[in-house]
Amino acid sequence: MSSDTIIEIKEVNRTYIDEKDNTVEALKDINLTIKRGEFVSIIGSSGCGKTTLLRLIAGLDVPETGILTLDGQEITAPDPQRGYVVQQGGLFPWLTVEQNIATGLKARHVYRQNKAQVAHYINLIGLNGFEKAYPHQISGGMAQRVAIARALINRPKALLLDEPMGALDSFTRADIQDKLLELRKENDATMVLVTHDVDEAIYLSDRIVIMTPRPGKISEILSIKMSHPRDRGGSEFLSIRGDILEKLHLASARQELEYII
Ligand SMILES: Nc1ncnc2c1ncn2[C@@H]1O[C@H](COP(=O)(O)OP(=O)(O)OP(=O)(O)O)[C@@H](O)[C@H]1O
Repeated sequence: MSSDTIIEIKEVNRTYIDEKDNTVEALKDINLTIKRGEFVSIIGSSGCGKTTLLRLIAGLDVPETGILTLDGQEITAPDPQRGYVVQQGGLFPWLTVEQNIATGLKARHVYRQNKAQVAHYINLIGLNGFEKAYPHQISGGMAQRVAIARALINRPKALLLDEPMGALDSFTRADIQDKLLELRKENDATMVLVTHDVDEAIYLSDRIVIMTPRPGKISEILSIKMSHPRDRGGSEFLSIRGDILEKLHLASARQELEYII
């Protein structure tokens, strides 16, 4: 393993049995190496195994065969080294913004010596003045920023994001996307994002992993070389978008054909 590598996924397979007793190959022969500090997005149609893959990296599930490692150590259970943020961030409704962010530290019993970090992260996500607000008193976009800060306060080696902007309007989405890029610089964290949004993937990523379903496989990995900030309306951006949409379309057409045959 090169010292550049942080996450290694080797020959990973995961099947489920559905409610009709059919075997679902959620992930088949997945191989992926993620570099330290890299921003990788995973895209693909519904059911292609994106969340299954992210949950395996988080340690919330284990593969049937194959192995996943973080810095050479096998991933077998959740760990604050791998922060995990989901679509509806799962804030504790009975805790304020600052208390929610502090839970990351409290869970590791390091709150007292790191108390000042809470204010630092509130500042970083731009929620000064909302420290004492409860989740029902802030917007969905603010709540997602709190969820991201709660994961980042543990200074995770990797931040795993399962459609954290999925339920937000496009304006708030764009705002959080920029925040993520800032936080990435500040924290040096590797980020792995599951998204349905091709533009979001191009705007943020160093590489985009395209997956196809039945069985869930990696069909292609694209490197995005554009410098930041990326112009969403620029010709290079639009050309990459066209290319990805065509690949997704082709992948799903091929898969439908295999299904019929
Ligand atoms: N716990 C489970 N039990 C049975 N089948 C499951 C389970 N979890 C996932 N699956 C199946 O595995 C496949 C991959 O699911 P997964 O949620 O990883 O896909 P996804 O790409 O994240 O989908 P979406 O974009 O809709 O969230 C799907 O066919 C799904 O129905």
